Amino acid sequence: MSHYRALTIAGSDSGGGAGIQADLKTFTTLGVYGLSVITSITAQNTQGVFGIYDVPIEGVEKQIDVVLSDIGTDAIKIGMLSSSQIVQVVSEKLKKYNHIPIVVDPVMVAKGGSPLLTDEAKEEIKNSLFPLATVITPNIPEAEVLTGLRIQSIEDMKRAAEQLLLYGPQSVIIKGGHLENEAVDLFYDGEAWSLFPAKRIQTKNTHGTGCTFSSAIAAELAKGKELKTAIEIAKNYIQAAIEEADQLAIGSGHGPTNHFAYMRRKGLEVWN
Ligand SMILES: Nc1ncnc2c1ncn2[C@@H]1O[C@H](COP(=O)(O)OP(=O)(O)OP(=O)(O)O)[C@@H](O)[C@H]1O
Ligand SMILES: Cc1ncc(COP(=O)(O)O)c(N)n1
Repeated sequence: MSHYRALTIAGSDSGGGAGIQADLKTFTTLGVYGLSVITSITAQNTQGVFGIYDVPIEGVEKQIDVVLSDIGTDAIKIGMLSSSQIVQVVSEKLKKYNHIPIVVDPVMVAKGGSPLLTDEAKEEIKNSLFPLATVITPNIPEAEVLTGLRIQSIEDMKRAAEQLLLYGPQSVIIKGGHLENEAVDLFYDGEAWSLFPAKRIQTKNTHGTGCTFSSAIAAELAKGKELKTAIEIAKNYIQAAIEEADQLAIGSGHGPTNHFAYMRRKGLEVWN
């Protein structure tokens, strides 16, 4: 039997903390063979985003075609798609693959505040990409932009999730990393609500938390796990990675989370 595969369609973060690099690290740690389609190259470090260079549309299209026609994948994670043309081409290509689980992380801004997609692309994501998604994973500011609602409580998250579901995804998880107290995430599939609570960790090193969380869900779906089990594992993964983030001490700004943490908790020997 061949290995489980997961594909990330996202932007490159030269600093290695978010985007494609975070996704591939997560896939590897969770034992899944990682594939990548790069949509945009960011010149980025822990201090911020210093340049964004989109891959030409034909390049995005060609990467998807060659990877899926030869290797195939068991799950797809979608991250930064910076322009509406890129969103259009990715949605068009993926219509053929709607039997594969698709996790859509509607990445809009980097932690430091730099925009990672245009306003036009936000509409396109809602209209073309959400209807293909098994689950969408907005953070609170993203859910606010997508719904026009103000979100300050679990009740607000519930109302936003109901509205997001109307855009066509099979389910929604609103991430609570930006809430004041607990880092509680809310899942809704049109039938039942589930809360995924976690203790908030005080650290400045949270670069790439959303990318890591959504790719962990994709990795577990690739292995055939049920969606809520995949979310539970992803939540444990990101919690461990944030808890041990300060031990990495990479860069002088908002550093990355620590993927070695999950490996260590699984009994693997790692260097730090
Ligand atoms: N300080 C924290 N302590 C514990 N969990 C956190 C913290 N910050 C984020 N999380 C968790 O990490 C996951 C990602 O959430 P977050 O809201 O940070 O996503 P995001 O803003 O899209 O991330 P990013 O844009 O940095 O990639 C969620 O499960 C969230 O609850
Ligand atoms: C290429 C890329 N994709 C996604 C993010 C969001 O992650 P964060 O909000 O942690 O900066 C990023 N900064 N860069």
